[in-house]
Parts: sequence; structure tokens; C-alpha cells
Amino acid sequence: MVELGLPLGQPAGDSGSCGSPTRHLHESYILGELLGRGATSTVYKCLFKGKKECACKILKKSVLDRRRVESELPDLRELRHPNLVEIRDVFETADALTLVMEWVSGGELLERIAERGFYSEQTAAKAVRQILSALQCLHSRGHAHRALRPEKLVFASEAEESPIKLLTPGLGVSSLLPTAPPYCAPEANKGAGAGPASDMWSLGVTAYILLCGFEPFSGENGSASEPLQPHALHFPAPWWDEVSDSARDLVTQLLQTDPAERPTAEEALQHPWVRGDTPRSQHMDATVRSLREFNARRKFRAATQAVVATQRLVSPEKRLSRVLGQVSPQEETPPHVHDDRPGRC
Ligand SMILES: Nc1ncnc2c1ncn2[C@@H]1O[C@H](COP(=O)(O)OP(=O)(O)OP(=O)(O)O)[C@@H](O)[C@H]1O
Repeated sequence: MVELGLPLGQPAGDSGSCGSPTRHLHESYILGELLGRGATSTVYKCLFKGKKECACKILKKSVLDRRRVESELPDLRELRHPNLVEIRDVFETADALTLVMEWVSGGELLERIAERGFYSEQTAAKAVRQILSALQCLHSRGHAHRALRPEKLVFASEAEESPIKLLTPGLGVSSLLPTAPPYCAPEANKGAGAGPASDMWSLGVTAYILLCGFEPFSGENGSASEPLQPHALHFPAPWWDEVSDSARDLVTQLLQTDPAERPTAEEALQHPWVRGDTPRSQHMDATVRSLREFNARRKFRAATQAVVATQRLVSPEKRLSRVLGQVSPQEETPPHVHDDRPGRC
């Protein structure tokens, strides 16, 4: 067993929550449905003591950035911020690290915007303000998120006024970082490593999408995928015609190619559009329509990637056995999950 040297015996957080002093996941948690599968992890719904809902993220040790886990995870699990998903417990087995997290059930930010009737710059600014607040908390303690993209932005609950939560930062080695262009900052793309300024770039891309419903640096309306040209930021008509100059100014500042030129999270929180002084209040109908198309494209891509990820998790021996007809797909369990799956909801 490759020990990561983490202080895993004690739970973080309040005693009435998901935390448990046990070191064995199955003694306190029952694993439920699969929620998602990324490059470095698999996420399941789980129940604490058969009752309280949590999310359980199982990370393969083989793809973890060991230095980052050792230096950052102890602090990350202590963080308490209204816009960050809490890590409530951590377990380590021979080949996996498992994070038990606060359960969030309000759905993705972009999905809600596309489903609800009214949407204005004011709503977008409120979302950006909350994301910035989460980033400021992370950055002020020396962490970067490194995987900020729309899929990581979820509402805590179904309530209309629910806060937005930023899902847990990635802890995988950089070659497996799930953040692809355009979310991945130019410096990180060039192998310089992603830091707080790279998060600000990812936020710039997210803010751009929130304002027009498609990604920057793609084709018109996000339809064609041209080579990424970070310097060629533009605001195509007619989609950007009704967006305020102040919103464009923020996006332009965040999407500067030179990371040193981008505002910090603290500085961006002082921008008049973020503070709520300048965002427009009119409904952005074209943006909502574009967002619906954007969400449909993302879902299709995610479904395709999930199939590929599932294929990768099946061992070569089992793949061969399957071809030879010796193992049915139902018998297979992702190898890194096997040890920790005593029961299901
Ligand atoms: N705390 C949570 N509560 C509810 N659902 C969650 C929670 N965390 C993650 N999920 C669900 O699991 C999915 C995958 O989560 P997440 O993006 O963190 O992992 P990932 O895809 O493996 O990414 P990464 O490789 O960046 O770690 C999310 O899209 C979300 O639906």
C-alpha cells in the first residue's frame, strides 16, 4: 500500500454531519448510484448510517498528484465556505483515496438557467460573484482549483435562492487534468502548470458562456471548432449586441493571455459588474436559447466520454474474456472501486 501520510483517522466538520471516526468507508456509508466518472475519479451517491445523503469520490491513487494530495488535502478538508462543497471525510485503501463530500442536489448552473424563464446579466453577475468568492477562499490559502468549468458549478439545493457550489478541486496529475481548451489557460496548455491565475482564465471562459451561451474561441455561436486562438477574443454579433460594456470589460480582463495581466479573485470581486452596479436587468432570450443548444452538446459529449471511460476501467483480461464470452458485463466492477463497495442503496 502506498501511504499518502494523511491524517485520516479524524473526520472533518461538525459531528452531526457525514463525518465518522472510522477508517473503513463501509462501516458508516452505503454506496449508491454512480453519479459521474472522470479522468481521475468515480463519484457515487452514498448514505451515512443509512440516512444522510453524501457524495463519495473515489480517486485512483495511480493518477493522483501525490505532492498535491499531501500538501493540500489536509487543508482542503478543513475549508468551510458557502460556495465550496465540503469534504467531510477521507479514506485511504491500497489503491484508492475516497473523499466523502457534502451532498448537493440543485443541479448544474447552466441547466437551471436554460430551464428557467427569466435570465438577465444580473443573474449572471450573481453567479460570477459566488464563483469568485469560492476562488478567493481557495487562492488565499494557496490552492488553485485547476478544473473550473460549467460542470463544476452546481446549486446546493432546488431552492430558488440556493447558493452555487464549486465542486471539489481536481487532485490528479496535470496530464490528466479534465480541463480542456478553452477552459484550460494558455500557460497551463504550454505545460507551465496551473495556478490561481489559470482559474481566473477558466472563470473568464465561464463568464463568456454565461453571457452569450457559447464558448469563446470556437466558431460563431460555438458551432464550428476552429483552432484555439486565445489572443483572438471577439464578441460576435448579434449574440453580444445586448451585453453591457462592463460585462465585456470583465471578460476581456479575465481572458488575457498573460496570466500576470489577469485580475486576482479579490480584484475581480471589486469590478462594478461583479459588485452589481452595472449588469443589465433585461431578459437575454438569445443567450438562453444558445445555452439550451450548448447544454445539449455538452450532454452528448459527456455521454460519449463516459462510455470511453467505462471501457478503460475494464481490465485487458476481462475485455478478452468478454470477447471470448466468459464474463458478462454485469459481473464487472471497476478495479479501484472493488475493495470499498460492500453494499449499495
Ligand atoms: N458533492 C456532490 N453532490 C452531488 N453530486 C456530486 C457531488 N460531487 C460530484 N457530484 C456528481 O458527480 C459528477 C462528477 O463529479 P466531479 O466533476 O467532481 O468528478 P469528475 O468528473 O471525476 O471530475 P474530476 O476528474 O475533475 O475530479 C458531477 O457532475 C456531479 O453530477
